[in-house]
Amino acid sequence: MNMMLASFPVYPKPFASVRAEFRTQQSSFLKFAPHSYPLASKILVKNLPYTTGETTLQKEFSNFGKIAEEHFWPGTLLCALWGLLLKIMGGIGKKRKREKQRPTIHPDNKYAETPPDFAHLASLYPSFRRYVNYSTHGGAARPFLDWTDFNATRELTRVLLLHDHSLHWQIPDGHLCPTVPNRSNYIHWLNDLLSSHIIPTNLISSQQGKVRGFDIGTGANCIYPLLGASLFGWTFVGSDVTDVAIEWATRNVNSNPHIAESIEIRKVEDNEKAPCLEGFHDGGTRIDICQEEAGLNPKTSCGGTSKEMVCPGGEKAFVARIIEDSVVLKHQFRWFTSMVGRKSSLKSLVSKLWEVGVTIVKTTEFVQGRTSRWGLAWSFLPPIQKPSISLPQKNMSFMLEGLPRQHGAINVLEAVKSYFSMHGLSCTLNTSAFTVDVVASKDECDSVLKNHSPVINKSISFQPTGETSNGPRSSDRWSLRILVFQQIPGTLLVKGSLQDRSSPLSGMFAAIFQKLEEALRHEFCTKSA
Ligand SMILES: C[S@@+](CC[C@H](N)C(=O)[O-])C[C@H]1O[C@@H](n2cnc3c(N)ncnc32)[C@H](O)[C@@H]1O
Repeated sequence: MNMMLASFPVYPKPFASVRAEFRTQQSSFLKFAPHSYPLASKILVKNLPYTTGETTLQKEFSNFGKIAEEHFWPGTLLCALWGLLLKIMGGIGKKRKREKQRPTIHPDNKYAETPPDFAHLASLYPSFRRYVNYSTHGGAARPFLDWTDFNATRELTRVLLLHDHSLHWQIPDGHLCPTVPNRSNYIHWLNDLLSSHIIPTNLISSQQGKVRGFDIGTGANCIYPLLGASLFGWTFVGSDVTDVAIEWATRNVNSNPHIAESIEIRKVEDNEKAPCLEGFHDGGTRIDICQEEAGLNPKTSCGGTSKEMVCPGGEKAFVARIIEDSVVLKHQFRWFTSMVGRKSSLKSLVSKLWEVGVTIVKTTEFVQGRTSRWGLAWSFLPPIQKPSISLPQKNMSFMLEGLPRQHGAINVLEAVKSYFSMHGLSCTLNTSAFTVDVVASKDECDSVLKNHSPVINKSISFQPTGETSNGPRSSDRWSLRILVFQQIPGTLLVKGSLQDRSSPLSGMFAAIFQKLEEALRHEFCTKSA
């Protein structure tokens, strides 16, 4: 293990801002999982449809996961009775459909088929017995836990780790208590990414077949190294900034001699003042974030100190810093991963990733109960050419709402044309088809992406249908069609379609389309507000 570490650079300073680091050696793999969650790569979902078939116990168990996740990442119309009823029924129908379609647990997860049997665990572990209650609802006595009791959830995690994984584990009062099924899901997802060989294993020099993970922000619970080492035999460095996390993580490692050699716990400096990236600041103060993301839900029972739960700048800033760090370490790791609590953050982060030059981005959704979280994985290494996996998104869209009536689709199309023309891109406006066709070279795309000020230059005059402005066309050009539709007065849909997804520049599409969205919102929505 020391030899492996020696092959790593000394971490540059920004790395201290990273919370959870993960590296494999078979390839290189990074994981940032401040608070992770079940998920399955989209590819795997395709191959292996997950089934749920929930029993009462499973429901309760998934509720446990939900409570845990909520703890970290936070989120009228008067109508006729008949309409309301239809709505409710529609909602139920949709929910059922959603429940059926959405994957809930990784198929390799120990609890995929059989949820924990509380009664059985209570019979085996007297310390757990006191937390198991029985409801006589519907005849048979059903065991259940009081999820609002921290001691009960902590004891459940303890006995599950012991019973199902032969792991001895403990955490101090009030510290974040992980749920075993959802942390296992994350670990299985990491394993899926590694086994998929999307990024070839020979691109990172390593000891053959060995996986080395860096868990940034391993916490007192040290859950990822413990599970990764025991389930897959991976080796880890688990880092943290607090003394208490280091002390308890070390204790948890040493309590498990069979894997203790595989895990090194390392204290790192807290680089709390690391600046948030421009455009990724949530605009909140530290206090806002405390309230937002660590605000304690009285229903929760999974503990968590402010050090464990709070990141200045919110999750977008946190993951954006990780992305910056990953640029520095791009050739040392096969994969970088992180958990994202909000879909809106995911969108910006994916754009950010393409901007910094990643070669692949994988996202996936983790569903537990009614809560969704997203897994984000990226790499800078060349992926094996599998177009169906690595091609970027072809279509993107957004709505412009609340526009004054005098601003119709043509005005927005003109603004689109002005925006791209301003950066030297070649644009063709077709007023009868309500489209602007845009063609760009790499330099022109870079010019769009580097422009921080979302201002549309009105001095560029409107050109009639079919007329093309600007620019030589090079062979590595990228082309995009923008369509604008009026939905209702004051609301326009702007849609972007990538014309050739195999172009080497097509990875920039998402980032450029997002820049356009910012510019149009700035031009039309702030003025109308
Ligand atoms: C939410 S806890 C996660 C614990 C565990 N990984 C889990 O999923 O349950 C986040 C941990 O990250 C640590 N942390 C915060 N900033 C860090 C940094 N810059 N580098 C390493 N660890 C950090 C905190 O002290 C805390 O223990």
